[in-house]
Amino acid sequence: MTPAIALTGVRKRYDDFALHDIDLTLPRGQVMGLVGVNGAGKSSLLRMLMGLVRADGGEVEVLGQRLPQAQVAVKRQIGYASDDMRLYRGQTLRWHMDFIRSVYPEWDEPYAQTLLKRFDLRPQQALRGFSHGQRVKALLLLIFARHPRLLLLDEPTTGLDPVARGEVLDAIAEVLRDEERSILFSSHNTADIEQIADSITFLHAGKVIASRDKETFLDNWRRIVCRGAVTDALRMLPGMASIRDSAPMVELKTGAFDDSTLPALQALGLSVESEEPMPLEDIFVTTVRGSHNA
Ligand SMILES: Nc1ncnc2c1ncn2[C@@H]1O[C@H](COP(=O)(O)OP(=O)(O)OP(=O)(O)O)[C@@H](O)[C@H]1O
Repeated sequence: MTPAIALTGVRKRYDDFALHDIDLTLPRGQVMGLVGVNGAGKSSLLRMLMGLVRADGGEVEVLGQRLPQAQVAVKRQIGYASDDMRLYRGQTLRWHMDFIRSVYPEWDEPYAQTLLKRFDLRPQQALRGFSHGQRVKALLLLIFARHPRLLLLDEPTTGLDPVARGEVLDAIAEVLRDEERSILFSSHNTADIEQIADSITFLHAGKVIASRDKETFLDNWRRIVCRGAVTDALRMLPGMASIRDSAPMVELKTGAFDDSTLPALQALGLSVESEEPMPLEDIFVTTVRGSHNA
């Protein structure tokens, strides 16, 4: 089966920013979390997949079709949620629902009703009276109820309170029960990504600095506290991403942890006091710092 998204060597240059040689694959039926600091290029990448921005080079394939050639056909199968999508503030949510329903025969009214209840939205209320969280939920309802095959969600949980975030993440997880649907969503919030993503991509300064399935990411990273001295041989160990020397203790962060890591440290005269998995946020920050030093 062709992947939902396949990017090969994709480039885009603006005056003060560029996306560099992006290679990325999202298999169908999976959720990929795109993590990056402000200005990393997340929105630019999503806009490119939606056909709103044209790549300068490389190949962009969405749902098995090349962009920009197949743009019109592909766009109908994508649900895109971002700040770019403006709802009409003077119109009600019901008006928007009827509009989408008239354009998309796939519109699923019973599911829309379920989402209205779940998100606690009033369909007869004009959008101008909605809070930020209600607007985000209204936009997601309008997208989800037409069952797009690919969802591109640009920071769907930013600015939501914890309850609304939970509702939105549950709804995203539910969309995936149908195995044909795929989701690429960007967030600053690594906890959200950790919760629902199958794979994780870190984007920094327009480059993919890491992209792996979530389990591998979390399994490969460890924070290790040892007693002993920092040596060049220690710095050269594979995957060593951070070394903090607080003699006589040393704190290490490695992105290549496996059965050989602890014996290798012992062979260098270090005695391991503790070894623990790292939260995704710490992995992200350590990876970004490592990319600056590379
Ligand atoms: N049309 C454009 N013309 C010129 N520069 C642009 C354009 N679109 C985006 N950029 C630049 O590309 C860079 C990346 O922006 P982008 O919005 O993709 O980042 P982001 O990772 O989504 O950031 P944030 O988390 O703040 O939303 C920024 O420096 C931005 O100014």
